[in-house]
Amino acid sequence: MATNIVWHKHEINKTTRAESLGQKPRVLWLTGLSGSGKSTLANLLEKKLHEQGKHTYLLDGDNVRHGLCGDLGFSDKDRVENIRRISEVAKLFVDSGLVVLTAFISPFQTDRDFCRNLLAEDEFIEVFVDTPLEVCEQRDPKGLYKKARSGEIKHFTGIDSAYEAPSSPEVHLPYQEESAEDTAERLFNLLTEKGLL
Ligand SMILES: Nc1ncnc2c1ncn2[C@@H]1O[C@H](COP(=O)(O)OS(=O)(=O)O)[C@@H](OP(=O)(O)O)[C@H]1O
Ligand SMILES: Nc1ncnc2c1ncn2[C@@H]1O[C@H](COP(=O)(O)OP(=O)(O)O)[C@@H](O)[C@H]1O
Repeated sequence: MATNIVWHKHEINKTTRAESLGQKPRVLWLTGLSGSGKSTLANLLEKKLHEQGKHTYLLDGDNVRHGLCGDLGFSDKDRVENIRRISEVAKLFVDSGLVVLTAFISPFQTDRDFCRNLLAEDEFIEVFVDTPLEVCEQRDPKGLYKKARSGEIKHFTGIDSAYEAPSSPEVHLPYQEESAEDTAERLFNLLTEKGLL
């Protein structure tokens, strides 16, 4: 733990940066099982926001685990540390004025709340991509459920590692059999109706 450190207050801050970008910075935090559609939907949503002239950044589970969190595995302890680091990065990006999208399983409510509590009240938008395990397992885009069922992968979310569904997300996206583009449109409309974009 570092001691004797003092916070510097800079004249160019979140407010001035957000004003010059002409947008309200925030985090759209997608949570759900592996294969629920987080990455696909976050990517499509970011494209829509980009087309609207929004300045965005997408933090994605697999990508972040190649670098910033490359030293972490999938024990509960490592998942907590994974989400802690990502939350701090998301906070910095919000401070820089961006609309941040995140696509992490983020299985624990306390960790999602950790990020919520780092930010101002209306800056954290929890989106529950509520795709049932059976559908995720059927999709199995990376073949990981098959490996988890055969015991090749241990501590796999939904199989032998817990997933705590959000208790009161800002947006609940229930599963419907439709294309990813249609689901992204549904998500975009829900966020718009609720005045969250
Ligand atoms: N044991 C285990 N459990 C869950 N997921 C696993 C595991 N091993 C590897 N993977 C792959 O890692 C991706 C999840 O990383 P996350 O950083 O989102 O996980 S977490 O939020 O820390 O729980 C996850 O990506 P998504 O499928 O995009 O969710 C998997 O591809
Ligand atoms: N309606 C839908 N919404 C999102 N993904 C869908 C949908 N229908 C099929 N898929 C497919 O399901 C898979 C979801 O994988 P992915 O986006 O990587 O999920 P996650 O990031 O949650 O693990 C992709 O292969 C995607 O094409």
